[in-house]
Amino acid sequence: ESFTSTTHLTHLFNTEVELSKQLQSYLKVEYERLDRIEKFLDVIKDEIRQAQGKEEIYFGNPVNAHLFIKHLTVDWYGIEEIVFDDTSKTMADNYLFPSYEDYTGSAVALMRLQDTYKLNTSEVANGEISTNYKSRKLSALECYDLGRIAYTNGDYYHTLMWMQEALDHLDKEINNTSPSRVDILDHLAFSTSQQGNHEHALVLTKEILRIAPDHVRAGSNKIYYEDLIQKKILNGNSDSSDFKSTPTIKKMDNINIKNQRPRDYLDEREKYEQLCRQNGSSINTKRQAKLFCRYRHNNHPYLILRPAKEEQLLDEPVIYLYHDTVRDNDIQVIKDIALPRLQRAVLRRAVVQNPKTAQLEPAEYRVSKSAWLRNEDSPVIARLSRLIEAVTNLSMATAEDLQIANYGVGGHYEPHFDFARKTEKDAFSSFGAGNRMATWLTYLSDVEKGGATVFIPTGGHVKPEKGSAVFWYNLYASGEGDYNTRHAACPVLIGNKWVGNKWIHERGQEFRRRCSLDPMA
Ligand SMILES: O=C(O)CCC(=O)C(=O)O
Ligand SMILES: [Fe+2]
Repeated sequence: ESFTSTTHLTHLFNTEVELSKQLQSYLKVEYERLDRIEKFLDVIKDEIRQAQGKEEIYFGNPVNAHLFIKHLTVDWYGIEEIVFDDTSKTMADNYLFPSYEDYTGSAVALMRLQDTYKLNTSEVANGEISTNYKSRKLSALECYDLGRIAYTNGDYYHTLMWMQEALDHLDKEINNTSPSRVDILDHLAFSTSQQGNHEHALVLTKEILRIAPDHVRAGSNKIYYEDLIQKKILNGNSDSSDFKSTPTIKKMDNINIKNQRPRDYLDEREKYEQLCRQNGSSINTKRQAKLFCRYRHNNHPYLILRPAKEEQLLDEPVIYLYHDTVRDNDIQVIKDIALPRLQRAVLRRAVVQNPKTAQLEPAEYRVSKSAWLRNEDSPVIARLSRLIEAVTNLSMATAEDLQIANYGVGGHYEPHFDFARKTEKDAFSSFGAGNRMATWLTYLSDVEKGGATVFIPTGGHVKPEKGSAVFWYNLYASGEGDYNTRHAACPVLIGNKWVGNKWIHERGQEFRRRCSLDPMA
């Protein structure tokens, strides 16, 4: 028998040694694979534990909303690839997952909130933006990933903020999933040089070379930055003027670091965001003195026993706030009808021209989901129409259906008019009832932070209050549009915002609101 030959057994023994090595490395890879799955499972189990039963509060924090979407997209893509059995296929076939665009979109929304409400990156990253709607502290990798999204979008302003934050977190954590210091520094150096900080870029590049002396790109960048700095000294300091006038200055190694937000397509951005940050309208005492409250019944049977609580909020344009117009129970009925329709709705995206570059770029000028509700859908909706008619004295016969809009975190609607301009001839032709004469906007939720309705030209600021409604005329009695009605829905910082819009058209109002020949009356 050949197997009894000692020589042969010795030879076979080598096979066993090799087998042991192979199995060992197979096991190692397998353990690593299982370890990754287990770590991911721990993260999402923790998320479930935190959110379950209080989803509204949990997802009302933009950081939680972003991390959640991240788990179901990029993090899950990584796991999906290493789950061998049918689990991943079954999941993909039977469940709805968010898309990669949802992931980057939620990051962009987070950065928009940072800008609008002037939040420090560290406040956001350390879970300090709300005490009621808590979020945890982000890891260095999570900060780095946010920086990467900004970087990929060519947004060096936010790249700088988030890569700096990643670096700060890296110093405080010992973790085998941390990003490498060199990678962070590399992104930081590039983006800070793009913002015109060549001295800062040089300091960071030298730091890369200290850690990794053979880093090729850093080696050539060092020469490049030194050269730029030398030229700048020779030519006298000249600053790039592509930025807004108020710079963000940070000090580092005695270098002033500029990180200025680039201008975008919206000229009124600064005024708009300023109004969003305010607590109330910016009107002086003289204007304030003209405003008053009253009970309004218009001798209308609907209002005799329960007059509307009317508060004039603004003089120009005249805006009224009506308190307690819809009960909580009725609001729930409205939301229940709207919800399935909202789930099918898609987020709108628009393309606008950047005045600086003349380039068309995507602008998420309106981030909300909306659905239409007809009077026939529920007695609650029909009752709301009757209330509006009684309070405003306007005919609801030609009004549009009730539009329900739901804004999640970061959801907003940038400055716009509700009426159609002369150049938009066909805007509301399908209604056959003329232009949008007036707007009745009902708030169907409170909002913890942000989400105000602001009137940009004259400084109006309305804080959403569940059940209250605002009303204003978009057109003068002459039919001319009132440009002072330009308004916006500020981004929701914390919470969830629901509104119901009722647009009242010109036709049918001939005897209720008389025309005038004076274009401004
Ligand atoms: O949601 C808001 O506060 C304003 C909404 C609005 O202006 C609109 O839908 O036209
Ligand atoms: Fe509007």
